[in-house]
Amino acid sequence: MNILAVDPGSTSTKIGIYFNGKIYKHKVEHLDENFLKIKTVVEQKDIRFDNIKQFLKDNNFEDVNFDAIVARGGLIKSVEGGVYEVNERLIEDLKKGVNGEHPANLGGILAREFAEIYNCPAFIVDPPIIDEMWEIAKITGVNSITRKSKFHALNHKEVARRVAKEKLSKRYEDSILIVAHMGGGITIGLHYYGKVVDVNNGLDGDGPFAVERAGSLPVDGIIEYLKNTEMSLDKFLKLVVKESGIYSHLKTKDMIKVEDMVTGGDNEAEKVLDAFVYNISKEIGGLFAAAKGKIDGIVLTGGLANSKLIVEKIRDYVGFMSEIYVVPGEYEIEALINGAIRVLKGEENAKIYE
Ligand SMILES: Nc1ncnc2c1ncn2[C@@H]1O[C@H](COP(=O)(O)OP(=O)(O)OP(=O)(O)O)[C@@H](O)[C@H]1O
Ligand SMILES: CCCC(=O)O
Repeated sequence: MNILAVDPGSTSTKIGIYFNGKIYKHKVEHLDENFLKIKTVVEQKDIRFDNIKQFLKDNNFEDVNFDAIVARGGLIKSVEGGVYEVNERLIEDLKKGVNGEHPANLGGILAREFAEIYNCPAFIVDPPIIDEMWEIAKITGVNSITRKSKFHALNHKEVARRVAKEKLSKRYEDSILIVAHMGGGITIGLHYYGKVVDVNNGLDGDGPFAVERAGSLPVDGIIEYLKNTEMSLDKFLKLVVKESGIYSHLKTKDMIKVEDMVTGGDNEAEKVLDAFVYNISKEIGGLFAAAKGKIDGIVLTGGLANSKLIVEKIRDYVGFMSEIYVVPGEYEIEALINGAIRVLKGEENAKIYE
């Protein structure tokens, strides 16, 4: 069984090949000025397509008979978790970005193009828009405004499954875990017997502030800011997603640099980092209450889980609640490949996106 996995992120395209029972992984960084100048995600497609083709060619995978192409899904309509076949309707919604713009919207589109070349099916797995939230968690104080489920679903689910199996010797479906994915964005969710029943929307101003995201903001502050700057709503939304958080205070998105600033005695950096950790811990605490204090563990994952300083500061706040499992980085490529294998082996049916 041979599988090509494609995982487009904001600053990179991750590629995975499952061949002869082994996984080969590669990351193409998109940090050059010209790439960053490209205005829309859809306009990045050809560059990312060429990068994947080049990788296949350079590593002698070009002539492999792929059985499936699998990709990270994007901001389509809300769906339940699982593996979805890439169909016309899915492609249309990814192109339109019906629930917002995100690099993951290119996943299904690229998968379909490679599936045409290799004459095999294309799938997406656990898109960031999967919605398993409790009704109660969606209700806000304004009748027509509801909370939405937009999060790092792919990594959340894979890491939670691994912790349940390897550390708790339980099935994911029998466990209660709080998972904090801490990367460029931060999403913290309560995994309750196999469903993510409450989670902050990592994109649109909800939850703790992140490396580049604003998180929840006070409404009066937003109104005053918009009045003072006369900024358009579109521009404001971009600011909230790409140019806020740690970046807004310290002008870097590199947390290794922030740590260096803190250890070098920069008081401002230390204050901001402490606020960062405080907000993450408060979000975990909120979900601990939502689970009525009965959890099997807290899982810290994403790039920032590599940081001993951040992990220890979070532990100081929430360590009393339960065991903390640290799973640095992400398992998105593995999650994609495992999803495709389950379908190809007939262990799971691919769902149809409608
Ligand atoms: N050892 C480390 N110590 C501190 N910070 C680290 C370390 N390794 C990575 N980081 C930080 O992690 C962040 C990137 O995390 P990650 O790679 O998970 O983000 P991403 O994939 O771009 O975004 P997302 O996870 O939201 O999709 C950067 O700020 C990076 O500096
Ligand atoms: C909505 C997908 C996760 C994120 O980037 O915050």
